[in-house]
Amino acid sequence: MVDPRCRTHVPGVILAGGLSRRMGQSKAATLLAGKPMLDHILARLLPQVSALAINSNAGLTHRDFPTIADAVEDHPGPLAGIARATQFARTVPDARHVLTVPVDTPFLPHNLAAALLGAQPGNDAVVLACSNGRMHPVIGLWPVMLAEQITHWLQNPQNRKLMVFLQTLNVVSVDFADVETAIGPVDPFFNVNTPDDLAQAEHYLKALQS
Ligand SMILES: Nc1nc2c(ncn2[C@@H]2O[C@H](COP(=O)(O)OP(=O)(O)OP(=O)(O)O)[C@@H](O)[C@H]2O)c(=O)[nH]1
Repeated sequence: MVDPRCRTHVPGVILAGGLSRRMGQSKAATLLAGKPMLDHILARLLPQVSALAINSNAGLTHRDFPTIADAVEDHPGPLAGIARATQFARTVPDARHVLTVPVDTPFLPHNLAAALLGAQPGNDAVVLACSNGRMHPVIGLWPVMLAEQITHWLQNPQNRKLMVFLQTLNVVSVDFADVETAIGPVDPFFNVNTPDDLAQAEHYLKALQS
């Protein structure tokens, strides 16, 4: 049985390195129930990880956590953030994997890290979260030993699609159930990309709290 609020030995990185074009403003700074979305993710993730960093390319800084920018300059996509996450994890003693989560999924499970680790990944396996039959390629455990491989892969501008890279790896997935709320089930990886999604998330948050 997994402790629902379990701190693990895995470091985590919040991926906030995208352009937030559909939101029209930084998703990290976008207010959800009066609080920046970054704070919602921090509140969910921090109790689960051994160390934490924020991947951002917008000059974001944080009082308590290091911020790390992509090594590649032209916003090649989330794989660049995952590359930085594996590099960050190499600075954490004994880390074999790093957990990545996007800044726009405010209902992340409290047992995300523990449940992914429950798949007992070897040093070479990627463990991705799955809900409602959909795999979430930016929510998962990445082996630290992939750092060089990802960096090398990104050097070729044709090679930037995360899904294509994943096809070259040993990938395991872990299913997560919907969260039951007063208004019905909510996907724990509900993604806030647009102002409409934000309104929906406000609605879900109220239902979760009621
Ligand atoms: N480091 C890094 N992360 C990225 C990049 N593009 C997207 N991401 C991250 O990947 C996750 C999924 O990104 P999307 O929602 O597809 O893209 P986005 O830039 O956030 O939003 P849109 O511009 O509206 O597509 C988010 O956590 C983003 O911050 C990038 O070029 N570099």
